[in-house]
Amino acid sequence: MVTLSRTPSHPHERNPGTPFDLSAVEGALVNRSAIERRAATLPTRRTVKKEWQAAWLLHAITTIDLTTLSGDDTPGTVRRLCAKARQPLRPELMEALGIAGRPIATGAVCVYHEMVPTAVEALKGTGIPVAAVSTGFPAGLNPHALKLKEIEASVAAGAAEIDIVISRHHVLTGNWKALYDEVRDFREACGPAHMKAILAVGELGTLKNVMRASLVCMQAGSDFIKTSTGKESVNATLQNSLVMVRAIREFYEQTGYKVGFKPAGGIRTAKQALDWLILMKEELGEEWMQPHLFRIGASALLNDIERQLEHFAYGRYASMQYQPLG
Ligand SMILES: O=C[C@H](O)COP(=O)(O)O
Repeated sequence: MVTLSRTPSHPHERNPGTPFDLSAVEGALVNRSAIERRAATLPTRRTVKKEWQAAWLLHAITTIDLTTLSGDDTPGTVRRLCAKARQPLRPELMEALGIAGRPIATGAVCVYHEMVPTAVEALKGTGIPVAAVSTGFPAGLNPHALKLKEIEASVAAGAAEIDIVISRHHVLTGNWKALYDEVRDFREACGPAHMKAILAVGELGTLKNVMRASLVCMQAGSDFIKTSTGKESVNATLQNSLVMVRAIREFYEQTGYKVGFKPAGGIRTAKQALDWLILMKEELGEEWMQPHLFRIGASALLNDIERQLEHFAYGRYASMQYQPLG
């Protein structure tokens, strides 16, 4: 597992007086049909089979922000999730895969603020960070001052990563400066915690808006940009992800700073996890496949990865009694 450490190299921290570069945002363009074509062919760019597939799936586990964001979450369900994060695969399966004793854990556990202390306690000593969704997740329509307090409370409770949601209306009205100011305030409130900015791409209207919002959030100091809350009707797709990783590449070329990427929402199958790993490898290179720069936000993905690894190890799927519920 990787504990993200903040470096002071983000342009926003090196030069706190750096003005907001509106022209870089407004000048950003998206060629929609080229994005559609590329996204459609990405899954076929590489064949990841057998041992390679098993190795990629084991790697995918280390990038999962294992998530529960339900109204009926209880300390009990959060503790069970944390146990799964600490030991994502059954010992017999690890043995059958020839990796008995190898440390493997998910990238983080992601919960609502209320569940942060439970998760922090359950993960004590493991190095697995707790991520808290914040700022009026999922709609992001709470008063600004309350959002800042919510971030501060989660950091004080031990969350090392904060997943903020942006105000979609700033994007839909083209008020880029307001978005920049909002995200900068969030970044400041996060203090030592890593900040992931959730764009809720399914509510931004156009891919051009997705590109522009990505650039604004990165200028304002986001450590990661994340597609979705998982609650919108359209969540992570290869198309909107491609636009975001290209924004990350552009920002890196301009500033030398590496911002991470987190697709989230609706990623439930091992095959999808492989598609997103291929996207990262093809567009940004191997370093961006690592958990310090890549996370998959998912509540159910781990179940299918385990299932596929069982098939690899035993040549058949495990009987239902061994399948995790839910
Ligand atoms: O941030 C993570 C998402 O809320 C998870 O969405 P999901 O339940 O569709 O996997």
